[in-house]
Amino acid sequence: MKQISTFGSSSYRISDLQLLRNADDDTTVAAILAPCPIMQLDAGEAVTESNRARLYILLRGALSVASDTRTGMADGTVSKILPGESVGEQSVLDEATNLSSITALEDSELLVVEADLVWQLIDESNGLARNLLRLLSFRIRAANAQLRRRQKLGEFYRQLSMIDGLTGLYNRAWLNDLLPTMVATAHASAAPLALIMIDLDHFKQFNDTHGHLAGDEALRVAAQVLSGALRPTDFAVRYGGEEMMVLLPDTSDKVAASVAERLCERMRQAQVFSDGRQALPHITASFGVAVLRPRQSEQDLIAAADAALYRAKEAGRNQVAAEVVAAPALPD
Ligand SMILES: Nc1nc2c(ncn2[C@@H]2O[C@H](COP(=O)(O)OP(=O)(O)OP(=O)(O)O)[C@@H](O)[C@H]2O)c(=O)[nH]1
Repeated sequence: MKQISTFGSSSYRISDLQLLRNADDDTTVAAILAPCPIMQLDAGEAVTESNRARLYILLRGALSVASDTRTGMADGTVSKILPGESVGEQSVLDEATNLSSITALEDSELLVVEADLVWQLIDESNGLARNLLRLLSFRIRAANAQLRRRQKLGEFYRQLSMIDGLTGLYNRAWLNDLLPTMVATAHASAAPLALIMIDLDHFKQFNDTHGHLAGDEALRVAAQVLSGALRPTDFAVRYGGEEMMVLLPDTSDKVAASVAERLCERMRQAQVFSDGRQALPHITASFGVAVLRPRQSEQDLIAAADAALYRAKEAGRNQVAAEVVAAPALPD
């Protein structure tokens, strides 16, 4: 980067500089800018001392500005600066280090204005102050829009990470995230929360007989049975392997048991490969139903549904069992 002239001795005009367009008093502004150096940069060359709080106004060529490279927070955002546009206003106003790296994209000429001269220009020219405010407001809006886009993208990936890839049901991460809140809400509102634990029957044998891919298809079919039979306020989760779970907010034990019976019946009727390929034997599942009791934690609720599921398996599978609630002790 080498100095080739000053603004005063060059053929550039105030009207070439975006920030100074419509400056009220061109002669005063021109006098302040006159000694400012014009530097030449070859394509690919970086601005030296670009960390200093200075204003750089591009007169010819093109620059790339990579943000936040000095903090290690660079997120890959690179802006292209065209003739008339400037870089470094914010560091001048903050009296802070410029955090961006500035590089010439092609052979370029650059007007360098030191911070004290920028302040002098602001004092002398309302037009410049207005332009500066407009520019900063534009940059804030652009930064906010980018932030919103990133937040949306982040939320999208967060949601995606909570879905089981095979079945499309919510996964364990979702459960760990949401069940404590659902339990706390149910306790706070004294509304019942029911949980049905579901486990496919003899699934190892199904896999061994028909192959793992058929097993995967059976899991998908089972998941469709669950999600197709629930209210929009209910949630179906793949708890792990061939174990699934349904959460029913605002649902009593009686209603939860009848939902489980309905799911059990539909599971019996579901066909694996109903699309013309050879249909496989029907799958069945066992169901354990539990309802959140006062002062129970989410682990207690899962354990209660698990115990009921175990009893359904013990009783011969392909059926529903509800938790056994101890009767309150009779007074002496
Ligand atoms: N195809 C497939 N199989 C799975 C998947 N996850 C778990 N399994 C299989 O599910 C089977 C579960 O077997 P077990 O826990 O012995 O239970 P089961 O054979 O269903 O017997 P019961 O539950 O007692 O009726 C294992 O063979 C696992 O390999 C999966 O994502 N795809």
